[in-house]
Amino acid sequence: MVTFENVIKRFGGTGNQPEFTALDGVNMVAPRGAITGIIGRSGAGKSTLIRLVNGLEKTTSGRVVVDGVDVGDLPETGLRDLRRQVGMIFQHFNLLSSRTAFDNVSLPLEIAGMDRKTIRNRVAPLLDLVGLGDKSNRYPAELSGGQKQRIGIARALATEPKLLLSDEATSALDPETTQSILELLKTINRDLGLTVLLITHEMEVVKTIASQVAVIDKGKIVENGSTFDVFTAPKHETTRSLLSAVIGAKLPEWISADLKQAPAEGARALVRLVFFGETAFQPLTARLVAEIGPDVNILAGAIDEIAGEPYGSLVVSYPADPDTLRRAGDFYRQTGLYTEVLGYGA
Ligand SMILES: Nc1ncnc2c1ncn2[C@@H]1O[C@H](COP(=O)(O)OP(=O)(O)OP(=O)(O)O)[C@@H](O)[C@H]1O
Repeated sequence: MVTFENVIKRFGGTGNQPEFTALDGVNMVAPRGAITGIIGRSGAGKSTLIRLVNGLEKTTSGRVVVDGVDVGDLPETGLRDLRRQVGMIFQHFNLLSSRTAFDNVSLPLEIAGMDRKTIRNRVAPLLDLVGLGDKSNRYPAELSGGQKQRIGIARALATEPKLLLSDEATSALDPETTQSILELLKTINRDLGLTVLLITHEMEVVKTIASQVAVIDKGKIVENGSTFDVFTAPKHETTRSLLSAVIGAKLPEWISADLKQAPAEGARALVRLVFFGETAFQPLTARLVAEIGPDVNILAGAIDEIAGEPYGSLVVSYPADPDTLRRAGDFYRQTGLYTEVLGYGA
């Protein structure tokens, strides 16, 4: 388990360097055995947060606690032990080009002073686990991006860590390869019981594998909880905007460009509805028309999965007159549907 307690991290503030607050009072928990995603835009503070976990950075104030150990309290020898228990994978894989796949995976074990036989017995099954048992003598230049990341994952697992940190591990990969690496991370999490803390700017990654999510914006956690809850009922503007691309709420440009915050005479309300389970889809559209009136248009929609649970999203429009809005409001209250008024259009 990883706990962040009132973590503040400032850079600069010495000489002529201006002070900059990269993390501003972060409180969150990454539960043991879970995959927790931390998502935010570029510069939000994700890398800083993850670097505090393996002691590459120190907090300005507050604590980062890994399995009961305050990372900030550890002397250099303690940090070395901690880093053996914390594996890390990177966006650009960070493999040594002069070493074969086998020798890249064995490196942390050589550094730990293990003998060659023990190393061989440890590395071969790891290469099998990541599906590259037949590539052990290949150099990184001879491997695809996805294969390089598999080697990166095997290397991260070599010291049998309890925690795996993933820093944008799929950001340099195409969508198909991303999916296969995410599947591998899921398998490792399940089969080895490894706690995973991953940072990403891609909602799709969190949606696919993380059971918990924290949204970070300008150094603050603005929203966190189970991925399903946060994604189906986002409360913060940053979450909503990061989400719009992945949950079927993205409107065609010609509609979104003309959206107004308040209804003009004769305008239509554009509303996003969220519902759970595929079966809700059909009766919902019929009931919408029955309850709100016949002039309901469906503008966008999708049925998808979040952290393995089915979920649907529908963007509808209807006249923004007081009568229709009241009927719609009553209907949403009765059904408990999550709704979000996106704006008003012609
Ligand atoms: N060593 C440093 N000195 C000064 N400022 C820093 C340092 N490291 C990070 N920062 C600043 O802290 C902020 C957060 O950086 P961080 O790398 O954690 O963001 P991020 O969310 O990981 O972004 P990205 O997705 O672009 O990597 C940025 O504004 C960055 O410029």
